[in-house]
Amino acid sequence: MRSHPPQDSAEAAVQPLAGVDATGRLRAARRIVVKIGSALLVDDRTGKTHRTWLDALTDEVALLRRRGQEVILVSSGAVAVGRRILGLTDPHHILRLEEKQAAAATGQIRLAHAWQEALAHHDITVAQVLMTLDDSENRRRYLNARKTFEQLLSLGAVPVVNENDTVTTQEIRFGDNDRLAARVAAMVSADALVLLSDIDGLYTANPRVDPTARRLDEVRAMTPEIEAMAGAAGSSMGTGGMVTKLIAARIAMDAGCAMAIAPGKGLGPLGALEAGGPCTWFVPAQEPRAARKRWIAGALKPEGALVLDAGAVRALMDGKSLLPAGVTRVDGRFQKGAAVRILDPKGRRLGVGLTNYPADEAAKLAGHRTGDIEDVLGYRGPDELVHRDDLALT
Ligand SMILES: Nc1ncnc2c1ncn2[C@@H]1O[C@H](COP(=O)(O)OP(=O)(O)O)[C@@H](O)[C@H]1O
Ligand SMILES: N[C@@H](CCC(=O)OP(=O)(O)O)C(=O)O
Repeated sequence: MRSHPPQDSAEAAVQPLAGVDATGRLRAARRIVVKIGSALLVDDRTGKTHRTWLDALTDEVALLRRRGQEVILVSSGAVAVGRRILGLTDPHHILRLEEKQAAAATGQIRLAHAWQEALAHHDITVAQVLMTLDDSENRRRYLNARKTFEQLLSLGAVPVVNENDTVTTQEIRFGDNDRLAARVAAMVSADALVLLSDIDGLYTANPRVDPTARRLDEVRAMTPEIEAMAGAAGSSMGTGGMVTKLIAARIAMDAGCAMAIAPGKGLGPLGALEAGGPCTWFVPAQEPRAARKRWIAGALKPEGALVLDAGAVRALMDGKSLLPAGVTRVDGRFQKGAAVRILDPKGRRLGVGLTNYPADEAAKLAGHRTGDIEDVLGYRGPDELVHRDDLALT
């Protein structure tokens, strides 16, 4: 999947973030997810987006892109914009779920338009991605969403993500975009996630309640002591407070992604972060690629096996993807996206990989050249049976 040339060159230029100091982290990241809370983007009184702020942020996004960095935006604000338009204006009225969903449906279209307009000044194409919790938990949908993000980024677009509020129900909705942003960051193996907030980081206690609370510059492990510091949201528009930000931090760190909670209110918040402004960085022990391989090797139960010929074994050892031509046998019943054991010609285990094809199609493709895929299956699927990013060799 990581075949896009600009990305490969960016890849070569960056170093693992764990060893980089705080001021260098954003600059060193090749793929960055930035989450923008409603309170930053939407005026509490008018329900309109803050135009100057949005323009300043998109200037920064354009700068990151010029440097060869890839950016995904996770933008809240649909409910805050939409409730005004629908006349649900009483700030003390707590919206019922269906009112929120109606507000989101109305606001999302304006929100997407605001991003589109602001990024168009830099000739950047915007792509709207609306997701549910399901999409990040069901393996097949997860892999499909991951591929869509890869495709959008490789074509130079900036995905603008929000929860698909109109179809989610109370039980299954993320309900806060902190976690959604972390799931997206993990899904695309981002190196950095920035949560732009109304607060400049994690404090030892909620600073709005405890004036002696002190901000932490860096967190390297999510301990019970750290988790105990989190309190509820401080603003009327914010939904998550620090609790959801720490859940997000755990998801990001497990995926090898560094996460910052940084103040977003001023103009140019990403530049301020890069210049060493106040924030809290959550630093993972390993980089995204290693974290993903550990997840594939350890967390998933293989549902079948692919037996390779000697040439394919050599190709995998050289870090290449597994093409159908190198497969001599397919065992088991599995779906697209399943984990399968990768075996050498003598049946010895080489590792585990996520397959791009279900068992019946993989069996039909075994031994065929990539150019034959369309003739064999009747549609044009991926060239690789297992992509190298989805292979964990032992
Ligand atoms: N330990 C803590 N450190 C910092 N802020 C905290 C803490 N506990 C609770 N909070 C509250 O969380 C708020 C940030 O959450 P929220 O308003 O949901 O943010 P946003 O809308 O910017 O995503 C802060 O303004 C603060 O009132
Ligand atoms: N999906 C919702 C956002 C929910 C949310 O997380 O809001 P916030 O705490 O302001 O980031 C919306 O667009 O209104």
